[in-house]
Amino acid sequence: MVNVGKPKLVIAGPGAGKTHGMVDEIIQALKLLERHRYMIVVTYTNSATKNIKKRLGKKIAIPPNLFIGTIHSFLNKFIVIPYSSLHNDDVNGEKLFIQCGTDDVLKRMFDNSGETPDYKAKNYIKSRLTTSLHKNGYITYDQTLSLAEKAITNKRIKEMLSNRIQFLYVDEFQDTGNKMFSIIESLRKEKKTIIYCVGDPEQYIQSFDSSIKNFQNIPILKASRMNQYETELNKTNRRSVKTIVTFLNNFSKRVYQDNTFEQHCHNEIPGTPVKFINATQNITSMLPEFFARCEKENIPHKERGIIAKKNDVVKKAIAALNGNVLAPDKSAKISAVSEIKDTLLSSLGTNQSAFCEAHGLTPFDLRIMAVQIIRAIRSEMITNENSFAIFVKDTFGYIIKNDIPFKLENLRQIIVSNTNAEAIMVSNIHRFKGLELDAILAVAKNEAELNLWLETSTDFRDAHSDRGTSDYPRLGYVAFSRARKVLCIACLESISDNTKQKLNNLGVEIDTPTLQFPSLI
Ligand SMILES: Nc1ncnc2c1ncn2[C@@H]1O[C@H](COP(=O)(O)OP(=O)(O)OP(=O)(O)O)[C@@H](O)[C@H]1O
Repeated sequence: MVNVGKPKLVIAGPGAGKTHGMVDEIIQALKLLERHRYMIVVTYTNSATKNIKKRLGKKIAIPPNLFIGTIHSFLNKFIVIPYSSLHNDDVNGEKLFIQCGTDDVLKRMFDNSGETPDYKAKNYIKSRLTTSLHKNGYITYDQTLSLAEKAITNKRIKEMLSNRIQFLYVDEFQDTGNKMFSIIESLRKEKKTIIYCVGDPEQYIQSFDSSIKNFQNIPILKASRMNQYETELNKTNRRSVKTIVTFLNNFSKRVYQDNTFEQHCHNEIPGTPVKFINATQNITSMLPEFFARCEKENIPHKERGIIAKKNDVVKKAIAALNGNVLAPDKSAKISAVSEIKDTLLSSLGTNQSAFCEAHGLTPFDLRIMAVQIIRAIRSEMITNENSFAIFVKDTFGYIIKNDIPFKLENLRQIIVSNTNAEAIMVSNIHRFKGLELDAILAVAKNEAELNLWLETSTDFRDAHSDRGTSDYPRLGYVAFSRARKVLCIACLESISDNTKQKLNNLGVEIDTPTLQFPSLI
């Protein structure tokens, strides 16, 4: 085994084609992958995992020693399961993974007992609880990271792991916390693993992990300052037109080892100016202007999106569009039939295979039932949870046992959005991360939020961590950078002259009053 070079750290802004570039790197590197070693691709969400698998699957046959998964699935498979009990009698050999945090388990304990112990007592109980869970083999979500980090401090484990992993790719590296970073660092120091990390610090919108007190200390920025990493800046934006790229550059000018980050527009399309829609009563009043811009650019409804930080603003947008909306990761692809089928099964307290076996039915019969239910919802024979239960009993002869775990209104919306071609995307900013649309309307809840989004000073943006509320200026950047052709901004509160001036300075077009006195000069 030869020593490997420095890890590569690619810092790239929105629309740079980070995932695209990483997939190309992976395909090249696969030619060098030894059969007895692994290539690991770590992502932060299941949808990112699916996306990479899909892109790779189109180009190559995925070999068995290529692992693509979330950080937790990687750590569980490669460290927690094989190694966390080695040299550690306190962790049971058999592992049972619980999809919740230790604090959730603790909360439930206290809620049930009706007591609220003080901070010290709580921490003591937490550490006892964690020990007891580990002894019984239970691993909570947060413990995956802690156990993996602890295991890898052992020299022998570190060696075994680095012998096993030939390549490590980390997507969305800005979301890597200190624990995962210390694992990456251990692998780097062993010099047997080729490491490639890619991310955009300006798109860091997670809550601060308690060990990161200052934005400058997020691992991606720490690594960019370390000589041990070869940092490369990718300054291309392949997504957005020039006006939007120029606007975005107001917020992302960070200096990396004497190199200032500033994107250039790859497609060279000039585009229309970013627009502030000066309507504050409600979202309905913002729509005509936004839609007029979209019409002018021939942007179809499915390429239009409204995004906001707060879910109550998202709800207002859904109401303004009469529920005729698509959600980013799910509803666009949600099949109404599958949703109804799942709802029926869960309200009968069963699952597909048990249900089909018990009633001598095939999955196809179940689909037919779902279609009948959809028709009944459309014809308003089913209007609420009660009429749902009555319909199921009268039509199929099944008695709903459980409290029905759904809101019929949600199902109705899914059915409507599946049939209506005019639906547009509505989402909160977190869910829309990594996605793009031709036209975006970003709505701030109030002037303070808008001002945060428009803040251009890097020092202020970095200092504003606001752990309690996670109201980061960077949320605005993530929202603005989703747009390909049209970007509109609005605020649900009227804005002061100062804020108008700020928008003006950023080159944003603002409505001028329609009635103006002619100039006397
Ligand atoms: N090499 C390429 N050639 C052509 N198109 C590309 C290339 N790389 C990316 N694109 C296109 O550019 C757009 C942005 O790419 P992508 O979404 O991968 O960027 P990203 O860096 O992951 O952005 P973000 O951080 O904002 O999520 C997409 O429409 C993608 O298809």
